[in-house]
Amino acid sequence: MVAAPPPSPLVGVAPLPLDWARSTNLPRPPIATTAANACPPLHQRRLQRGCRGRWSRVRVERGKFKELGFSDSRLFMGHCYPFCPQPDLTIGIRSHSDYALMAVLLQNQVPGLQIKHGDGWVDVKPLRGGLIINIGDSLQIISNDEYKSVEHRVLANSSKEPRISTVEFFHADNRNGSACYGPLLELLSPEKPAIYRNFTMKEFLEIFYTKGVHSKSLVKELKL
Ligand SMILES: O=C(O)CCC(=O)C(=O)O
Ligand SMILES: [Fe+2]
Repeated sequence: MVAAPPPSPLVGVAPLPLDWARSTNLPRPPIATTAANACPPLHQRRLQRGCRGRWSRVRVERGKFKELGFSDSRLFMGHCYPFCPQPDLTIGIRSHSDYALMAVLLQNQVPGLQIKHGDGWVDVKPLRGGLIINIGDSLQIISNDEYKSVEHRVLANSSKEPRISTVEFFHADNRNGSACYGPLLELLSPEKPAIYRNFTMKEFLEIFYTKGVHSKSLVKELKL
């Protein structure tokens, strides 16, 4: 039996199934210092190009995601995975997909992040200054499955050095509003009917907080 890591005053805002990790929401830094902007200008341009290309694949007009409010609200989280003496008996963060539209992740040199591929897990090897862009459940739903949110997890850290990561989530701001989200109408056709029902952000977050975060629970819940 492995004892839990020592208690910490840091409390995460989301019901992430935290195991051998300490997580907190961090004060949102000015846009110029966030992960996406902290990388060298060349990488920033590549990131912008990459994102533009990706959005254009779902054939929605430019600025659509901004109009929907999906870039207004950002949540900035920090995770620390302390050394775990018996990493095979526990996990850093259990398998989940992010509820946001997209998440930008920056990790230090200590490995542990894995993404699900088929029935297996693939290591995401740390690359100095590299940013990991995760597609979240919101994008899977509004793109009507053109994009699939990625299931990922973090192994318990067997290295003496702590594993540190920061994640910036881009999601809709309309937490209490009645604005309805769902598969974008311009992506639907008789051949491609909606796979998901419409939802308000309030409802989305209620599901998130009651079901918890594990293995694409939000996507499953909103499927027609
Ligand atoms: O620490 C990591 O690399 C992943 C964190 C994560 O998956 C999350 O905050 O949703
Ligand atoms: Fe995540």
